[in-house]
Amino acid sequence: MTGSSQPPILKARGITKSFGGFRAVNDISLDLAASEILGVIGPNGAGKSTLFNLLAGALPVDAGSIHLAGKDLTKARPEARILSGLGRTFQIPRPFPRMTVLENVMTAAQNQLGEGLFSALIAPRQVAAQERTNVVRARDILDFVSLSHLEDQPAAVLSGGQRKLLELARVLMAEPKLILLDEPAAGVNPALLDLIIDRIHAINKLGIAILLIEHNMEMIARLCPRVIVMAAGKSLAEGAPEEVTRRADVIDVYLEGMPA
Ligand SMILES: Nc1ncnc2c1ncn2[C@@H]1O[C@H](COP(=O)(O)OP(=O)(O)OP(=O)(O)O)[C@@H](O)[C@H]1O
Repeated sequence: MTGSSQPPILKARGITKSFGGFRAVNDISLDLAASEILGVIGPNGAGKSTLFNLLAGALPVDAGSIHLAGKDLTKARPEARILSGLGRTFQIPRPFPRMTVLENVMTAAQNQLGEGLFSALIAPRQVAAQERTNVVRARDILDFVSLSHLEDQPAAVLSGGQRKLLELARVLMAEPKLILLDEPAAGVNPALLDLIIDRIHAINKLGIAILLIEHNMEMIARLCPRVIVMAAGKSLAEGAPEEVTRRADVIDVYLEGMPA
């Protein structure tokens, strides 16, 4: 079930992955509507990042299926998933440091006619026109994430929070239907946290679904009407953050990871 009456944009069933004999993700199923932001929480080592790697195609699943907007992506390569509308960000963003902020966003455009020698020779005018369209779009997106003033700066000068915003901009350039956000609050100073939360809300309001891994419970509470709690690869609980975090079994799995 999604948390909305809409049909799911993401439908994952029975996702399972082992490393050697260790089952890191064990029979996880998710339904996510386009209007939703779903949080994925759980202690360190619960399998959250592995789940993202499976959804994004960085790792193959051992079992289960993944559909995005009705299309079976279970065996699709990561690039094909991006083209189908599945975007992702990483815990530690790695922009091209010497390229400008604007160039970094431009590299994420999906319709890059000009990259092949063939199209550059055959259709130089179309390539130039597309380049101009991409620049306009990239600038609009930089404005949306409040980075316009830095468009000519090399990405190396950006702070941790600004790098997260740049990553969001790069993902948006690829026109996603769903974004997997891996710890957008990590390494971000409090001054930028509000802006990042606000922009994630705004992205979701555009009709883009969001799956959010986050340890920062303030961010979870402000963004996610619904969360799933993962523990030891399994889904332990699902519901409103303030409800699931009161459950004794959920408190236990968090405490197990704490020093005595
Ligand atoms: N490539 C791999 N090979 C072997 N074991 C792995 C591999 N990737 C992850 N694991 C193991 O799978 C388990 C789940 O790891 P994962 O990174 O998915 O957890 P997580 O919930 O994202 O944790 P964190 O909150 O610390 O990022 C861990 O025990 C980890 O050591």
